[in-house]
Amino acid sequence: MKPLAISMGEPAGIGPDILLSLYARRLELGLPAFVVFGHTGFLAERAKRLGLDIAVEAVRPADAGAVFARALPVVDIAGMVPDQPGRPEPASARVVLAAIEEAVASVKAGESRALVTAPIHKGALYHAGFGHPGHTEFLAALCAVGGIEPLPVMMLAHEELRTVPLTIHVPIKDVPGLISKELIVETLRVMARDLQSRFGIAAPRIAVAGLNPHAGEGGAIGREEIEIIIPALEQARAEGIAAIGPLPGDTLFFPKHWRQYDAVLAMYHDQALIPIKTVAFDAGVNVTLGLPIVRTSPDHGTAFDLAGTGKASTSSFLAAIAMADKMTTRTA
Ligand SMILES: NC(=O)c1ccc[n+]([C@@H]2O[C@H](COP(=O)([O-])OP(=O)(O)OC[C@H]3O[C@@H](n4cnc5c(N)ncnc54)[C@H](O)[C@@H]3O)[C@@H](O)[C@H]2O)c1
Ligand SMILES: N[C@H](C(=O)O)[C@H](O)COP(=O)(O)O
Repeated sequence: MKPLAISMGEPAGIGPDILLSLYARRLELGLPAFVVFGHTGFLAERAKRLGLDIAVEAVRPADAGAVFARALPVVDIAGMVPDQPGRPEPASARVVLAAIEEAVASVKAGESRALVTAPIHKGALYHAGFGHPGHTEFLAALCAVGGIEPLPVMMLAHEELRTVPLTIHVPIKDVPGLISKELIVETLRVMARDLQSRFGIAAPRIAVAGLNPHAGEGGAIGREEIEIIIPALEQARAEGIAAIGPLPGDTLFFPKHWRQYDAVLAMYHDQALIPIKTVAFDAGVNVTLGLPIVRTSPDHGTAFDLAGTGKASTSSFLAAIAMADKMTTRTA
C-alpha cells in the first residue's frame, strides 16, 4: 500500500508536534504508513524538544513504506527552518509552500495515495507573498489542467455532519455579492459527485441554508433567497441533485433537522464552521472536494499558544489521517 503524504505545515505551529506525536504512537494507533514533506533537521529538533525518542530519516517517497516502521520518513525540503514554537519565521515560508507543492506532486504521480496537510499560518504566508487565501485555493491551482483550475470545495466533516461554506476566506461584506446561481449549482454538483465517490453515499441529500435571517422571511429580510438561491436549487434539482432549501440557518443544525441530510451547503465560512466546530472540534476533518486528489486536514490551525508544549490534542489530525486512509484504501 502506498503511503499517505503529509505536508509539515507551519513549523512554529502545532502541526509538527502532532504528526511527531502520532508517529511515536504509530503501533498503538495502527497508523497507515505516511511520508512527511518537510525539513528533516527541524523535525528532529522538534522531536527532541518534545522528548520524543524517534528517528527521522530523509527518503524518496518510494522508500517511505520500507522506512516507516523504524524511522519517520521525510522528503527533505532544503531551507532555513528554525525551531521557534509560536514565532513564525518569514524565511520558513518557502519550505512550507514547497512541502505542499512536492506532496501534491507525489500524490499526482501516484507515489503517495492521498495528501494530509498540517496547518499553515495564513498571515505568516501572506506576509511572505503567498497569493492564495489558504490551502483550498492553492491546491486547486496545483491541480490545474491546461491552466483550468478545478472548483475546490471546502467541507468540514465529522461522522454524519458535513458542512460546506459556499464562500470561504472573504470578508463578510463581500459575501452577498459572491453568492451566485452559477456558484451554488457548481458547488452542489461537486458535493453530490464527491459524496458518492469519496463518501460512498449512493443518493446524497443536500440541505442548503439561506443567507438572511429566517431565510429571508419571504423577501421581507433580504432577497438573495428568492432571486438567487431558489433558482439555483431548481436548476440543481432539474439535474437530479437532491438539494433542499433554502432553510433557516439558525434551526438547520438542530440534530433532528441536519440528520435528515448527508451534507449542508451554507452561505459563508462561519455559518458552516461554527456548528461543526462547536459539536466536534476534537474530531472534525477539513476535506477538500472537487480535486483530482484526496486531501484532508485537521479542522484546527497552528495554535501558537500550544506549539512546542506537547499539549495539543492529536484527535482531529488523527481523524484526518483516518479519513484519507479510508477514502483511498477503497480505491487503492
Ligand atoms: N488547516 C489549516 O491550515 C488551518 C485551519 C484553521 C486555521 N488555520 C490558520 O491557523 C492560524 C490560527 O488560527 P485560529 O487561531 O483561528 O485557530 P486555531 O485552531 O489555531 O486556534 C483556535 C483555538 O483552538 C485551540 N486549538 C487549536 N488546535 C488545537 C488542538 N489541536 N488542541 C487543543 N487546542 C487547540 C487554540 O489553542 C486556540 O485557543 C490562522 O493563520 C489560521 O488561518 C489553518
Ligand atoms: N477555514 C478552515 C478552517 O477553519 O478549518 C481553514 O482555514 C483551512 O483552510 P485551508 O484548508 O484552505 O487552509
